[in-house]
Amino acid sequence: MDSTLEPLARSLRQAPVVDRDGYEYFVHGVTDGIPPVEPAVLSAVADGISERVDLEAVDKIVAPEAMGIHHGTALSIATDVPLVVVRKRSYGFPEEVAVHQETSYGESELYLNGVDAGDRVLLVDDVLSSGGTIEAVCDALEAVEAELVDIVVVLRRVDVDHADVSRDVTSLLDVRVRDGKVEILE
Ligand SMILES: O=P(O)(O)OC[C@H]1O[C@H](OP(=O)(O)OP(=O)(O)O)[C@H](O)[C@@H]1O
Ligand SMILES: Nc1ncnc2[nH]cnc12
Repeated sequence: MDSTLEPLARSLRQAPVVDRDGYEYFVHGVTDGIPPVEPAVLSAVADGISERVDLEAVDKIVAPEAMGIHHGTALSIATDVPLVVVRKRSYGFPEEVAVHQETSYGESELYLNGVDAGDRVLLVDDVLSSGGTIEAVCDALEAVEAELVDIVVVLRRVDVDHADVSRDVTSLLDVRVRDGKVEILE
């Protein structure tokens, strides 16, 4: 593992795991905003993403509400690339694209505004679980004819089936829940 990600890995191993209708959901600053996330961890995430993507080839960072926002923000500040947030609220703009998001434990509508045809986009999120969120946002980006350069998540859950994810997704860490604890795959 990249040594700059060690503090993230350490804190993940201590994350509480709660039951969400049968889904083992870990609670961590990266994925939930609580417990408090250390600035050094946010910086390490932004650096880790920057190292894996050619940001020169990116016009806009796109991050879904809510837990993609702090990672997209840290990355935007570090790279000077503008940030677009995919919202769970409609603005009614004529160019708005609505897609349906289904996660491992819930569903919602997502609304994309602010991405234009030909924009080169980096999609960033906190965690890949079922992949429903990534798929929905990719569909929206396709609808506006954006160019998807890369998809990066901080954490990929390897203990949840995301066989339906049709795109390559890069993760900083691969994780699973075992015996009520988060394990990091090396
Ligand atoms: O791979 P999936 O099964 O789609 O799960 C991953 C998504 O689930 C969470 O979002 P959620 O919409 O639950 O809420 P939040 O970000 O608003 O907390 C998380 O932030 C990811 O976006
Ligand atoms: N906070 C979280 N913990 C575990 N799995 C998740 N999937 C989406 N959000 C998650």
